[in-house]
Amino acid sequence: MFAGDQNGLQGDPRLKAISEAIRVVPHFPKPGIMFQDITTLLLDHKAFKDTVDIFVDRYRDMGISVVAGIEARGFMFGPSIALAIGAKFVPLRKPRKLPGEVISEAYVLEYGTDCLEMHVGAVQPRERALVIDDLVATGGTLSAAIRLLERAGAQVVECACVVGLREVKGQHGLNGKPLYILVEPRQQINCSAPPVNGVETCRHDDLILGGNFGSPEVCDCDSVREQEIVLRGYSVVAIALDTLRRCSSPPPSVFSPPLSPSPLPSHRSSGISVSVQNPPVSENLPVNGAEWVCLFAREMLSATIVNDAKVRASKLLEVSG
Ligand SMILES: O=P(O)(O)OC[C@H]1O[C@H](OP(=O)(O)OP(=O)(O)O)[C@H](O)[C@@H]1O
Ligand SMILES: Nc1ncnc2[nH]cnc12
Repeated sequence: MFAGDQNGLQGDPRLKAISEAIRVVPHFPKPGIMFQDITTLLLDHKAFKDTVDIFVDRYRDMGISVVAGIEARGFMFGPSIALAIGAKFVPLRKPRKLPGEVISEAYVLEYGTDCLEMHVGAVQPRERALVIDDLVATGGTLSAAIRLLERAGAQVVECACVVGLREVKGQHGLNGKPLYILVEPRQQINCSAPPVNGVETCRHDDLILGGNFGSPEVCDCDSVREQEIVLRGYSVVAIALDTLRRCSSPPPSVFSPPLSPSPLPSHRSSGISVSVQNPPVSENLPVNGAEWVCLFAREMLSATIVNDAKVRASKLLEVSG
């Protein structure tokens, strides 16, 4: 539910000011993401205070004794709200940050998984809890927070975020818990080109599948297609890097010795250049899907030229059967 759709807050100028205080950074941390940077909201004393006040006004009489903030950006709003409504603040942290005994909940991100942890004993059974974060995109993080609190026996009254999409994809996955959002994510650039046959010419859909708030922001309609291709290229590299980072132990290359970066003899097939020299394949082939993904990411990042990448990809397809 949006604060602006609610009784007293319809047309409230504070919401517009809060929205405008949030900086939008295109293609951060990866191509296609319109990053909603709340650090600029924190620099604006009035907008920051208004943000906290709106939450405090909503939650002060709801019998909430726990405000659970999600690392890291939920920590920037949660403690102030907790102090003002007379609740305790419980940090929900990323793995291996809390020193005491913890319970953990894994959740799915765009590419890979992450985990939230909470100290055992921080919350008592039947306590009424509010979950606070800066932003909801897929809802995966909030869902993990809800599961943690419910495992400890708490009753999650609501989740609250400063920024969120009107149609939060993950809302149905929030275990039926209500979600309260102050403002929608902003797109940075407005498109002035006229529609053609009723179709918006400047809009191009999320460049990365699930790329949160990733469209539309490109207005040079003639080059949209070209930019999209380039961005998809960047995306593949970003995904590979991200995947590799998450691999607990990167698998060894299946190519032994490593492929040479020099142009390889090739024959043409369907327009793709493929090596006719089959490098020896290591015995250590992946044993499951996750290992194959890690291996693919590793090979793509090891490639020095496009031909090298194509050879590695075709070899992987061959050895994977
Ligand atoms: O709705 P979701 O798709 O789960 O995404 C929302 C989460 O993503 C961001 O955190 P991030 O994981 O980037 O961590 P950070 O706050 O430590 O930067 C944001 O602060 C939310 O916690
Ligand atoms: N677009 C976005 N901006 C800031 N944080 C995010 N977390 C997930 N998507 C985000």
